Amino acid sequence: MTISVNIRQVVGPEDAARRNTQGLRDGFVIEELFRPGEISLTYSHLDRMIVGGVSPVADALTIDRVAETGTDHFLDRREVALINIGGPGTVSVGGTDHALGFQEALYVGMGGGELAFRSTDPAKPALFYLLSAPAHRKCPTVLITRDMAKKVVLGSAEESNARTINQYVHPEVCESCQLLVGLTMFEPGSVWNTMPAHVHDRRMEVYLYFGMQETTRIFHFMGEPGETRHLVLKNHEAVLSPGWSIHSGAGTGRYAFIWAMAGDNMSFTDMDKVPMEALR
Ligand SMILES: O=C[C@H](O)[C@@H](O)CC(=O)C(=O)O
Ligand SMILES: [Zn+2]
Repeated sequence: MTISVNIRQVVGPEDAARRNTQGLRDGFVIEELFRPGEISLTYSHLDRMIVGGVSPVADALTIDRVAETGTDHFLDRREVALINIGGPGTVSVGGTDHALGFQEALYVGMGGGELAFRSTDPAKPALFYLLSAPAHRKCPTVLITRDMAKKVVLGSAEESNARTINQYVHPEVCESCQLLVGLTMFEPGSVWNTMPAHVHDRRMEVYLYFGMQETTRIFHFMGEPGETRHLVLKNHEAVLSPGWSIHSGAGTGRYAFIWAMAGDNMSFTDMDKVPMEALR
């Protein structure tokens, strides 16, 4: 089977606070996103975001119909963003090819048709990270290069969080219905993301950690600000963040991450900052 779909029901804050490590992982962590020759989708009931990994090797992989959406074609009522974090590859949208290099993204609007994924060189497979949310109108398909992403420089070396947020799917770069997607990169030695922490109840968020050594670990913090928990994540693991949860992490070594949101608005700066004194 080349395509698998996992359903994730919603976990509320009281339930999350009582879960042990495995229970928290079952609710929020997405493991083994990139299996060679396979498409792995997680359908989260948080804003119905679908989070996926597509790893073509010698043969093309296609997404046309996903039974769980209940539509004839995957993109009939959905939009999708794809970021390649592997070797060079091609995404064909309704028969039109788009070449995607490392850290290049493709936004595909509602009604885009069948998606076909290929690796240019099976010895250096492409790794397509996929995010899809329900859409209400058709926006144009856009290839987003690293240069096109809007850059926001944040943090400082003193606070170990000097980083650049690259906004790929953002109203100033590319139209979309719900999706906001970007990639955060760090200055050497800076390991903290998203601290001071924030919440945004009107948008869910999902992080994919990547660019890590085999033994590097992220200590990712989640939970209500007064009831935090941590998850230990390795390279290529993703974590779902409900609107009530903080989403912040520190790495034991170099890493980058892709964040993506869906929900009521697309205002990146609309977040409720959590005062340090409120964290427990
Ligand atoms: O709502 C916004 C998201 O949590 C991320 O963009 C935060 C982030 O990339 C960072 O601070 O490093
Ligand atoms: Zn956030």
